[in-house]
Amino acid sequence: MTILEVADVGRSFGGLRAVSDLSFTVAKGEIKGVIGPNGAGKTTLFNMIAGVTAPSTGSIALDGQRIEHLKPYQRVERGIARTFQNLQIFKDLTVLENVMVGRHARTRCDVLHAIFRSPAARREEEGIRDAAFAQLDRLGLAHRAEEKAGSLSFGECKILEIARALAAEPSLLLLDEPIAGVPHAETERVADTVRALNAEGVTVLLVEHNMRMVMRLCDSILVLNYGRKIAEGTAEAVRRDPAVLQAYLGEDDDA
Ligand SMILES: Nc1ncnc2c1ncn2[C@@H]1O[C@H](COP(=O)(O)OP(=O)(O)OP(=O)(O)O)[C@@H](O)[C@H]1O
Repeated sequence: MTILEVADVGRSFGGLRAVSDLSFTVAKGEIKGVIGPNGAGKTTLFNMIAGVTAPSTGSIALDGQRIEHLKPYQRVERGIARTFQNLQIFKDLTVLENVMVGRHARTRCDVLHAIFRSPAARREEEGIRDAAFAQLDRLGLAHRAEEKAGSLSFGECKILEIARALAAEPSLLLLDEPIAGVPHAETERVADTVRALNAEGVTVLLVEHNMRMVMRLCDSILVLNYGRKIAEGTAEAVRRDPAVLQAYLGEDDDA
């Protein structure tokens, strides 16, 4: 079953075609990776799925419903949550509060309720706290909940970002370079986190430069170059694809 369908999507910036005529699907329950050399269009694609960048052409559907016209928060409501390439952690807030920020995407009370601390708002706040704590527990960070996020290691910050995205209860989780910058000693922990979530039924679409990790983690891989799809398939198939080998000639693999 398809959860995400990207059909003939393109995006230009001035005269530059960052993504061209791109079509692919993400199946429910899979971990799909997007790779490609620098400037291949990976971030632009991610931003179009998350709603930060509008496609110039084509359509994007989640569970069969077109979403390319929706704002980012509306896509979160529909079930898409994301992490960012550069950490978006509030270091002076606690670990728990960082996750609560993500949970607010799913709440009902408006600002007036929150300001006047109405019973409904208080009940909701408790619900947010409990739900956020549950996500930390799920990812093995519950024991750090009350510490300042600034005290976490880099790998733990990456996991915290994933917890925050999960707080919105997504059906599709977009991970923008979840391993990038993580010290070697912590990469397995982050990868195990992604595997465990996927085993619980979360579909994952990730962009990642660490080729070895992509190959080990993903059920299928989409390869972009100059904004176009040059290959798609299992790690085994993609690894041997002549077009992929050609695209990566001279590229540094930081795996
Ligand atoms: N806002 C923008 N304005 C102009 N050009 C842009 C913009 N965003 C991306 N581009 C260009 O579009 C192309 C694709 O960029 P994109 O960032 O999507 O690639 P990428 O595969 O994510 O690269 P990297 O691996 O280096 O992050 C590049 O040539 C880039 O310079």
